[in-house]
Amino acid sequence: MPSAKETPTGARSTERTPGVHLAAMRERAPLVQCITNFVAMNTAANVLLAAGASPAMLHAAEETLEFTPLAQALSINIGTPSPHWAAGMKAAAGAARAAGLPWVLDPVAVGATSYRQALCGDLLALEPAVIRGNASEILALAGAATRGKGADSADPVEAAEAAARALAQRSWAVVAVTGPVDYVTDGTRAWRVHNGDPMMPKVTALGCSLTALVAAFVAVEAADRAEATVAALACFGLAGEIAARGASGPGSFAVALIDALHAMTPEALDLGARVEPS
Ligand SMILES: Nc1ncnc2c1ncn2[C@@H]1O[C@H](COP(=O)(O)OP(=O)(O)OP(=O)(O)O)[C@@H](O)[C@H]1O
Ligand SMILES: Cc1ncsc1CCO
Ligand SMILES: [Mg+2]
Repeated sequence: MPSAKETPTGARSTERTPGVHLAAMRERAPLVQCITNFVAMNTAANVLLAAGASPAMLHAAEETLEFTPLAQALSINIGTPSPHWAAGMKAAAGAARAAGLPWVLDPVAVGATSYRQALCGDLLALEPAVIRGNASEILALAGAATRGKGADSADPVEAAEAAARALAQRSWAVVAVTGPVDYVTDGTRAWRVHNGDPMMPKVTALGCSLTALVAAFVAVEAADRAEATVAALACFGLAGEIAARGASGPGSFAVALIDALHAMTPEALDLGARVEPS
């Protein structure tokens, strides 16, 4: 990372910059299967296309065993769950695991209902490579107390850091907690990503779309998925900063964010990424 020349232990970093990860993702244009909610489906597909990946929104268990092994990564967001969709999520995660594909879990509002908790419990057993949620969601998924009730966070990111580390150690997944400053950990190492803009939580489904973008970045980075996750968060947050400069409100901001992702270059990302080891 450009602003992280030292590892948390002080050793010289051999990390690849966020721009290198973006270039690798663009080069491969990974096919990312997304099972996401009704709110996010269009935005998530456009975010992936703008960034340089190839989205496919498939959710039926009846076809996922055939399709998932053809993808390079899978993103599962439980935002608007129902039994048929839940069956598709479990079948797809199982197919990804069997095929050795990384998959990313977005546990939307997991603390809100026992149905969501049970679904996330089943999905966690299928070994996601990355878990991305807001602070309330990561707290709830880790079994800690949270003030969150719906899809929006009611807890600060810092309050979820210990839960994120514990969840990462328990699940072997990289855990990303997003908010004003994002926190990423693999249970041993950790980073803070300072990119982003306060307009981002004013547009629905941006977190859901970020989860799909994380899947695109980890699709092409088997060796260090935490580093790829950090790169995806920096890229998305920086695009938000650029978009905010010309936006007059959440509506024009949402459009400008897609444009900023499309225009993002590896060089601009390396200049603008604000990442620090924690
Ligand atoms: N106050 C803020 N300032 C700057 N960036 C923010 C802020 N809040 C969120 N973000 C950024 O917005 C993006 C989405 O994160 P957020 O935590 O809002 O997801 P979420 O709650 O899951 O969203 P949703 O469920 O609506 O999709 C991340 O890139 C994050 O860094
Ligand atoms: C608002 C909302 N409700 C269920 S999913 C979703 C999108 C943001 O998580
Ligand atoms: Mg969310």
